[in-house]
Amino acid sequence: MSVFKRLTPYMQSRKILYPFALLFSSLSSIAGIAPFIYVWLIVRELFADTGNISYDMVKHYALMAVIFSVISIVLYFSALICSHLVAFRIEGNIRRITMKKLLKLPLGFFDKNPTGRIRKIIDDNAAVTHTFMAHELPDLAGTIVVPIASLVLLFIFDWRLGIASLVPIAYAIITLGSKMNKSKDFMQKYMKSLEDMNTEAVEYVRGIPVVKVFQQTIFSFKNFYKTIDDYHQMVTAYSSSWKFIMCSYTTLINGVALILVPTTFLIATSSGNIAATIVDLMLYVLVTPVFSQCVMRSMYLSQAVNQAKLAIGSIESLTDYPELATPTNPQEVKHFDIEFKNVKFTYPGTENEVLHDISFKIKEGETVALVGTSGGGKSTIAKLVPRFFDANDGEILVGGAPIKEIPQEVLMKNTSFVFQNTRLFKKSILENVRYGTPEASIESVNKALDLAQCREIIDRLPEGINTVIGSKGTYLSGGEQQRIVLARAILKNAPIVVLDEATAFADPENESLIQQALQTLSKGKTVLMIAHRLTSIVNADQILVVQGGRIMERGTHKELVEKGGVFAKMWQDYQQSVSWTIGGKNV
Ligand SMILES: Nc1ncnc2c1ncn2[C@@H]1O[C@H](COP(=O)(O)OP(=O)(O)OP(=O)(O)O)[C@@H](O)[C@H]1O
Repeated sequence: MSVFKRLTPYMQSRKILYPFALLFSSLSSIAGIAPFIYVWLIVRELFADTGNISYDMVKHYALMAVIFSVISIVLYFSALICSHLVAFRIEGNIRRITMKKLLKLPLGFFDKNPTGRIRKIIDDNAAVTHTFMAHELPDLAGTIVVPIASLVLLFIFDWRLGIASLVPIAYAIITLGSKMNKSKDFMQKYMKSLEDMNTEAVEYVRGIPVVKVFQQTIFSFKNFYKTIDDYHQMVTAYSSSWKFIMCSYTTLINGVALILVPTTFLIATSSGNIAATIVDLMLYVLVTPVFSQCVMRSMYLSQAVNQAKLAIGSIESLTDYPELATPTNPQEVKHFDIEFKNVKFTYPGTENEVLHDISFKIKEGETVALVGTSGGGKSTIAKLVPRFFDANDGEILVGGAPIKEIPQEVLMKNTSFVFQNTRLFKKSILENVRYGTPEASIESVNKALDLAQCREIIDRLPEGINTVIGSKGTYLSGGEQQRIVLARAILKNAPIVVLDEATAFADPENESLIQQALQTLSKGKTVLMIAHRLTSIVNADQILVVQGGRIMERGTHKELVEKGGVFAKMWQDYQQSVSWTIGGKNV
């Protein structure tokens, strides 16, 4: 489908303006040729061998040249106004529609697509479509109309000079056209290469502290270096392949007189009318460059069309991304048990199943802890409860209802999540804590902050709970941020709590405060938690040992230790690690 057609739905009522933009642009281009003809008429009047120069005619031609120039400019501005009105509507709609879509996408989409990438998809591509629709497409109309008009003109006066003036253009069409055809996929490779370089650049900046700490050199970033090198190689090879074609074409275009002058000489000597033929030559010298430039521009425009195609393709990859299935038979949540029944799961776009036949049940008010080796599938299990993704097979039930049949807002209202990468907004602490519960009173926010052991953080901040995080040098440590996030969850007071590595950032002092906050948050709730510090789950109602996407063991802490299996070994290792000493001191 053409880019234009794919962009039409974003134009809405302004669609009607676009034909006008094309019409005005074409008329402007035609009017733009007229001044050249009038200049040529002036030359003819002055130099033709009639012996009778009419200065009134010269003035008239000059005036007409000015009038047509003004008409051309006015028409071009009108075309730009129309195309801009359409382009702004498209750009605005792309941003609006994609933003709306983001709200409907499964949370798992954001796991795979970091904010920088999403911003690039929306911002950069919306800007590309704007430039294309506002500037490049109207110009395309001109670049089609002008060559046709000039061609007619060039052949009307003298077909022999017409043919001579077309030599460079014919060369351009044949060589540039076939070259463009061959390099069709270059733009795609170019954009991909830019994207790779951007991604690696972000990794590079992120990794600088690690490089410094381990005293590595910049060459540690082989991938970044490689993407720059690949980009360099590709662009250099591409530019070099154009060298000969562009040099010869530019020489021919600028040296069109080298072809026209001998042709004129031949015509003049055979016709005997030297003065008239030389005056005709002037028209060709004036009009041929206009024609050639248009052909040249249309070549560049084909690249713009490719770029616009890629931009709209990238936007469509977002707008077409499958949304979470909405309930076909919405069900109420009657209680807050969570149950996994033979759940299997493979991440979208991958082939390896990461969860195989997972089944367990958490009764309302109980705590189930997930432990196990890294990469075993604990976070994936936790992410399926709030529907970051939907299971491929099996069923997940909350309060007896399949989660796919629970309206998303009901599921969200009844569940709090504290994940390891939960972010705080660059807003005041009050707004951050009140985020999920905007109607909460300041008193209840303060109470939640107290319960989450945040009072000493608030007391130290210049404007208390109204302090904007990240402003005026107000930065919070990872553990402190975790406590604010916990205050948000405590205030929300949802009956189901999902915790993933809630103490991952914490130092010992923060950890004990976080543990107290967690106890408050979990009291009386149905809790699914992942904790790497095994002491924090000693009292869990059930511990599931997850390895290789399967539940290897299950039971209470006491049962599992007595069983002497995987968990007992983990517990033993954990206890040893916490009792390590250096020089007789506990660490
Ligand atoms: N977004 C993703 N896309 C594809 N595969 C993923 C994604 N996230 C995780 N995985 C894969 O799924 C498997 C389980 O990962 P998961 O994060 O659930 O393990 P985990 O037990 O929580 O590990 P850790 O304790 O290190 O956080 C791993 O093999 C991981 O590589």
